[in-house]
Amino acid sequence: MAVASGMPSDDPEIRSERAYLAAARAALRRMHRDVVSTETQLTAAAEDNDNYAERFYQRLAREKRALALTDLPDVPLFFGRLDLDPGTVHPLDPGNAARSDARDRAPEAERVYIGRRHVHDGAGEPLVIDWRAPVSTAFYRATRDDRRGVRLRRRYGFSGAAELTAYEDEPLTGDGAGDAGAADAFLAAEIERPRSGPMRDIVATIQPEQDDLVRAPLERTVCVQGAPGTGKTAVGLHRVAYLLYTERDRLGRTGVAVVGPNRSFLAYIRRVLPALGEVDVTQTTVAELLGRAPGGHREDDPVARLKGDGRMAAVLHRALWLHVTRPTEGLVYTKGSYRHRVPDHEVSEIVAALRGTMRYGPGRTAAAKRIAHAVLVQMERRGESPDDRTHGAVARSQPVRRLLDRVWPKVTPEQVLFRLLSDAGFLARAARSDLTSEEQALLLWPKPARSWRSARWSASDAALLDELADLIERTPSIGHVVLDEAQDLSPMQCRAVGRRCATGSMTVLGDIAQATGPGAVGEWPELLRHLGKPEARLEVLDRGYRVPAQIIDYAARLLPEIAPGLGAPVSARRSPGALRVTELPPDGLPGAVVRTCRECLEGEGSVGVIAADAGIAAIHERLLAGGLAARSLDEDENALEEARLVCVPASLAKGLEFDTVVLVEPARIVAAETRGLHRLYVALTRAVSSLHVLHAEPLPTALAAGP
Ligand SMILES: Nc1ncnc2c1ncn2[C@@H]1O[C@H](COP(=O)(O)OP(=O)(O)OP(=O)(O)O)[C@@H](O)[C@H]1O
Repeated sequence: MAVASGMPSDDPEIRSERAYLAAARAALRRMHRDVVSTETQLTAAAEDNDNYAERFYQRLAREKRALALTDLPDVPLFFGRLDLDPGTVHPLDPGNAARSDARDRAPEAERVYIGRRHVHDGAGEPLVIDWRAPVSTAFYRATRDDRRGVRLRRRYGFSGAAELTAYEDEPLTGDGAGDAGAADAFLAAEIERPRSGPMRDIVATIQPEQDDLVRAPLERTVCVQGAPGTGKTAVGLHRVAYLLYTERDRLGRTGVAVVGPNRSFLAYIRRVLPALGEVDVTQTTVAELLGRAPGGHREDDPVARLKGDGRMAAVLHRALWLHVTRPTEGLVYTKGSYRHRVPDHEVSEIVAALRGTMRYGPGRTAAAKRIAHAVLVQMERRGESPDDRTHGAVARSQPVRRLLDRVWPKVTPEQVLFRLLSDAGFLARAARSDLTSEEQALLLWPKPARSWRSARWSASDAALLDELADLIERTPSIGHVVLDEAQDLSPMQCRAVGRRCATGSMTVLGDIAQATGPGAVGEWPELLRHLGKPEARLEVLDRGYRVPAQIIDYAARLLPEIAPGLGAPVSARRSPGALRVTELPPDGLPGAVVRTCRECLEGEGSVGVIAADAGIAAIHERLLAGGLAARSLDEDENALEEARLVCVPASLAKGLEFDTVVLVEPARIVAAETRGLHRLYVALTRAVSSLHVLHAEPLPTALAAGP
């Protein structure tokens, strides 16, 4: 059966399927109208109503429901159909079965259409079943050996405007029926559909090994090691949608976040969840999640690596608690003509008993209460009967606050870190034997700012500040975090992300071979330990969907050097002429880049020009001068959405993909940073159809032997 290849529109089967699609669309419009029209109008009078807040949240919830029911004109409403054995969905009424048998007619197969959301007709009968519903699992998992009640699986092909143009049947019963190759052809057609704009969902073609991860229960933290293009990001996003469907109440209260490496990556994936009907998921970067935007200070790799090291946790812990000191004098609390005294040794005992038993901030509050209690005991001895109000007033009184400012001072994370990075003596006391003297020297700022207020913090400082903030006050935890490109995080960044779902679970996605962060952990068990999820199950995805075999084999030549423990990925497809490597004289390179891009633009789909960060602006200018409408991701995170030809600095290429990639001067990418070969591996694995490598300088040894 043809695959999405425009069957004649007078084909009766196509006509009937189109009519069904039109009916489903009309039903969705009606569902949307119903939600909108039942909206409670908030009038001025309602402002005074006690229930205002409640009604406000009801309206918000309704608006979200309405948004989720909006028909996206370019997204097909269903993508598959299952014809099932009778009784698979609705249990057979024995009476009916007997009657139909009596009429000597086999009971009719049940039929369900599978789509991105549930659609029902006016009487509540389902027209389209959500892909996340239990009955839809068979669409992804049924095989001839394990039919799960499926007689026939039908997949649909659509035009760019979501018009149904074709279908392909895969019968799972009968002799010789079922063309296994048809499913693969369908998958290949889906992958090779030219890209324009941001990432698409893969809901019509989720593969069994991916489905297993998507539908893993919420309680389980899943960690996926996957070669480039094996669908990790896709799996993570579909898992969010699945969990929100099955655990909406729980996650609605506790929240879900998708954490990606940078803004351009988030811009690239931002359409997937809305297309799956989920409009309410936080998508953020690690820096944003920490809520402390780095102040633009860049530091050398060895410093960043040390600041990211897990040993810093103990150093910070000590640095904070060094602020709690032994009292040299006690408390004198005057009330009327009486002076109540709490001697220094008693304050000392109170502080010692609390120190380290709870977080720093609540510890100070508890110390104030206990000191106040000691004052109240004296009041009682004098025959007074102080109550809770007196207790609170004493705890908040100036003498108690002054005493605590000396022995348990209020501090901010910035004050503590500033002191640690600018005061060698203090650092030595906090570091003890955890850091060598050379390491301590490396940590100290060569020219400290005048005060913590004017300090400029780096990205690795942000994780240290976050650690301190959590030692002072507990960080709230959310229900589930999907952490993409996790391989790049330092131990301290892992701790920062992990504490945000300390009581929730995670989906951790990444590829050790693509680890480019200077302090990257380098192996999963340790990384999971730093995330606080040592029990997570490690799963491996090695079937690559994005990159054709010729390209992945070429890139995999770097693996023995960059990730010796990892097996080579296997590509799900080959693509003729996928790889071209061209050596040029140095003065011929810029012209060749323009010519190659022009040639690529004659074909379909997106074109990404990837080069070392330092060279990307010059390439961009050259392309513009050559009359090509190129945009640079460096300057503009929406470039992917709005242009076919995009210049990509190598440091922003991670997670992205293009139909064609023009990779310029690999040696420069390698030379630009400590983990340059890892960065090159990332850049080499971004192409869906073809990769053109253009170089004047020698290629890294592993690639030099030719394609
Ligand atoms: N089952 C599938 N059906 C169709 N397309 C798929 C499927 N799985 C993955 N893809 C496609 O393969 C490409 C790569 O997917 P994705 O970006 O999720 O991979 P990744 O493992 O996160 O890659 P990287 O490690 O490079 O970030 C995407 O275009 C995605 O849509």
